[in-house]
Amino acid sequence: MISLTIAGSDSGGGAGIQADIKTFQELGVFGTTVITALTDQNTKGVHGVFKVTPQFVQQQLSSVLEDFSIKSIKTGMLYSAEIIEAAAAVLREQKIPLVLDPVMIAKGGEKLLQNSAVEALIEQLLPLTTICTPNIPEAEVLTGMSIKDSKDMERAARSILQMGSDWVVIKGGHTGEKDAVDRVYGHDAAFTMTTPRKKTDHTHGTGCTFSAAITANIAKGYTIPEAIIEAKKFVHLAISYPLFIGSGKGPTNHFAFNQQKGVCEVVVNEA
Ligand SMILES: Nc1ncnc2c1ncn2[C@@H]1O[C@H](COP(=O)(O)OP(=O)(O)OP(=O)(O)O)[C@@H](O)[C@H]1O
Ligand SMILES: Cc1ncc(CO)c(N)n1
Repeated sequence: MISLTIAGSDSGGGAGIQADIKTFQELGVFGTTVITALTDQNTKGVHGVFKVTPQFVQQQLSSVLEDFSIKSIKTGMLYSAEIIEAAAAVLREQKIPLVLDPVMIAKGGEKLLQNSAVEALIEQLLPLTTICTPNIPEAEVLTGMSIKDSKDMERAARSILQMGSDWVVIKGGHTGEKDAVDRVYGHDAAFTMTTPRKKTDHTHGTGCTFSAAITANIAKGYTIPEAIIEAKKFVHLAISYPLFIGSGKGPTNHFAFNQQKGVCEVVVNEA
């Protein structure tokens, strides 16, 4: 099984390309990568961004796709409209399932997607997307809606389905709720996934890890709902057993899922 991530490098190893290939590896999937930007980053923040040219992003993508039988693709930090256009031009010619993690802002507040790139993301990538995984601020930017409660989350998800994604997961990492509740919507399905919210500062790269686990699970042949629920277990265990490295907001623990033999209770309810 081979998957591909199109994303930015996190020199600190907790998010971006590094989180993705660690997650793929832990789930038994061979990871290939198309790097869109290098970030000078650690647990204290993003200190610089060095972008790759759109043409070189396209070259990497073409090289990977012409040689490997890629079973699933995810996108993370895409940075600019030009990079999105270059990637979309190649992806449009494929029918490989695509997980779009609409990464916009790092936890420290630094921009990982230029404002001018949001329209390209919506127009060029969402119509090609199998599963879009926004957190609440990202869902607000994609839809122009303000999200305050679960009704707003459903409305925003339905709007993103209309933009062309087959499934939408609105992640609950940023709500004030007692539990970490993610809401999943397809055209004919809706369910919630709940785990207890952990009191921890070690949440750097949670979104990347979650979307990478979905991508790996799709490569392994899981159905879309199974791939999403199993990914929630992966990220919950990664948050539950922190590594305590770095002096800022530490990374999640990509070893935890296998160390705990995947044992994690996720409560799934119809929405
Ligand atoms: N403190 C927590 N305890 C348990 N689960 C959490 C916690 N924080 C986030 N999660 C879960 O982690 C996953 C990722 O959600 P989150 O909203 O944090 O993504 P994100 O903001 O895109 O992350 P990042 O941008 O840092 O990569 C979701 O399944 C969410 O419910
Ligand atoms: C490279 C990169 N991608 C995504 C994120 C979001 O967690 C980050 N901090 N850095």
